[in-house]
Amino acid sequence: MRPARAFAALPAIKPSKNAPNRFTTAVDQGTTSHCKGKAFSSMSVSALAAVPKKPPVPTSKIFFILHTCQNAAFVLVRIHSGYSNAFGGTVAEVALGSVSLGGETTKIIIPVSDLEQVGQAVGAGGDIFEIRADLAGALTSQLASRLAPFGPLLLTLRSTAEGGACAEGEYAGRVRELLSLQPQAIDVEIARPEAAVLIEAAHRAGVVVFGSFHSFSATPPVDQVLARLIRASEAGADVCKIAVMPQHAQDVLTLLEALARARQQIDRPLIGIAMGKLGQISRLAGPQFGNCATFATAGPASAPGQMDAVLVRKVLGN
Ligand SMILES: O=C1C[C@@](O)(C(=O)O)C[C@@H](O)[C@@H]1O
Repeated sequence: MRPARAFAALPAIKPSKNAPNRFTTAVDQGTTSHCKGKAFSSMSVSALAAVPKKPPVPTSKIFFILHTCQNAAFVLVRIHSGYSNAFGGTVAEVALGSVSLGGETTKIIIPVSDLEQVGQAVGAGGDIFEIRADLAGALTSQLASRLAPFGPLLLTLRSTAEGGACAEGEYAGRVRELLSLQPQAIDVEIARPEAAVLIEAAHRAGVVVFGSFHSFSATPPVDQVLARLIRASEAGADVCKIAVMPQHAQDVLTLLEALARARQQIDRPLIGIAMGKLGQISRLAGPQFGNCATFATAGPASAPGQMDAVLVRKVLGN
């Protein structure tokens, strides 16, 4: 069993060691001036003066050549730095107590919805425990106090519209109640009209927000998956999450492609899941594809395709 962790009160968002795009900018600038230097040194005044019989090269032509050289080098370096940056956008790490999301390892989140599951979840060594409040109902606060000594808590209320058991009209009020349990993190469904006020309320309470989207019927096209993650980040979510249901292998690739592209555009930790057996590979994709965490089971699964937490940890090598 992994050692128990203290229950830290407030989460904090740590600035990244590497600021976004700084690498690209530095390389671009470096090469641009390198190109400029080379061009000027190969065009000395004496060299031009050594051919007096030819008509002098017009200044505008010289500038045109210099400009072309500079642009060509600039484009080459953009291509080169694109390779270097593949899957390598930088992320501002988010701390849930002592657990940091967005670094080099994918953290394991174990969903729990009844008291019997507590021992299993702790024994399996989850990094974070998710209490599915829509399934746990009145047991939620008891579960929170039992699990709190063993790791940070993510409280989630999944609405019926997104595959859970919480009635639409109760969603906002119950999310506010969950905040009073002082978890490290809370899930907010970004598609809900109350999302903005709930995110603000969570931040005021010092709680990290997982902004989420779920589709249990299909996988939207790449651009739409990407747009949803961007929308979560623009809405102020600290961690942006999407779970889709693949119908065939291409849908799993769609999810992974969107995730890899999101990694280039969003400077926050991401979670992308293709649910069901078909999508299981996405749950093991790890930080290389931008996944900061994966949901895995100790006892009953909270969504199709979740795998055993101990097995997942072995595969991820955490
Ligand atoms: O958002 C998610 C992801 C999830 O749906 C999954 O597919 O593992 C499981 C849910 O409990 C959790 O809230």
